[in-house]
Amino acid sequence: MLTLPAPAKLNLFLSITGRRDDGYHNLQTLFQFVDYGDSLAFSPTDDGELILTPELAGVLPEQNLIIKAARLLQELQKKKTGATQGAHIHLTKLLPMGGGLGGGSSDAATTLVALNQLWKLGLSTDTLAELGIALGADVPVFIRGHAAFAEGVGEILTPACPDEPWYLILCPQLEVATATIFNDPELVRNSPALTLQQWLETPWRNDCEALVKKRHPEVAKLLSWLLEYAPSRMTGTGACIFASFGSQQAAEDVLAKAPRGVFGFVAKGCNQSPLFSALEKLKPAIKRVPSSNSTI
Ligand SMILES: C[C@](O)(CO)[C@H](O)COP(=O)(O)OP(=O)(O)OC[C@H]1O[C@@H](n2ccc(N)nc2=O)[C@H](O)[C@@H]1O
Ligand SMILES: Nc1ncnc2c1ncn2[C@@H]1O[C@H](COP(=O)(O)OP(=O)(O)OP(=O)(O)O)[C@@H](O)[C@H]1O
Repeated sequence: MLTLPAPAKLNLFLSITGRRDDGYHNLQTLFQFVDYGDSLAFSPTDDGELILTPELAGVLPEQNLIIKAARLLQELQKKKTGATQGAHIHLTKLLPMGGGLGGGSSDAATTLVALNQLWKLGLSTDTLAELGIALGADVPVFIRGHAAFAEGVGEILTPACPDEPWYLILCPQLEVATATIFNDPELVRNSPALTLQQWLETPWRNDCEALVKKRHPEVAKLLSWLLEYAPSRMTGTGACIFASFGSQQAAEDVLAKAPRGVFGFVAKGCNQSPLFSALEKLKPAIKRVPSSNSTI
């Protein structure tokens, strides 16, 4: 059995620079991982069956990004060898869904990386990232495993090394559907594209934040509360918000005062994904197939 983390990501800034003909949006964002997230345990089988436990409330197994990721690999394997392997996958879900923390994408990425190893498929990181983009715009960064400045729909990645502070992440009790925010007529979608250097000299913001606050007053209220303690922003299309602190204790102190009923956690920013830190600890048992470039 192989147990691996599927960490959360934060969008340290998020700017929407245009809408493409296929309806997707071009954006610029700085992705960083945190050392908190879901965990997946994989046991390979020879019978071709994929079994995921427990089921996620409200998500049919065939719609679960974990099963979708595994099926993509099975299709490739079938084409290559005519055979398919299976797996029992146990998911420990800690990340709220629809929170902007990328939990579904991270689960999918961990599945691609883990089953590539366990089924001995030998696919490169580039190939896994290409497969991943079909599952979600956020999957490639989780496959590559390094903090990155992202452009395009999120797949053109330039590795970056932002500070790695302690974060307090607060999650209002609501799910924000990413597609609903991107389809909202009031979304700001004409921000100028900047270079990473320009971003480093510009105050960071999230272009979805004003709209999400307007549509979901609970997010506006919690953000006003957190802003009393530290500069704070929303991640992705929400609903979660975050603030950075110089120490774990400082972040814990604010969490202890959080309004009742709000789920929150303190986590360390990581420029290397905890998924790859875990894989490195398993070396030499497991080796990562090197990538040739950083696009997708
Ligand atoms: C907003 C971010 O969280 C920033 O990291 C991501 O770009 C969202 O990535 P994701 O959740 O993996 O999103 P996907 O599952 O690919 O897309 C969900 C829906 O969001 C919209 N979408 C998503 C990404 C993007 N660059 N433009 C879009 O317009 C599309 O309507 C799409 O149908
Ligand atoms: N393994 C999974 N974990 C979470 N959600 C999943 C999973 N598989 C499918 N989904 C579907 O994906 C939707 C978005 O889930 P997710 O937790 O990734 O949202 P998010 O954190 O807002 O993502 P992002 O920041 O990438 O927009 C869920 O509402 C759910 O219907």
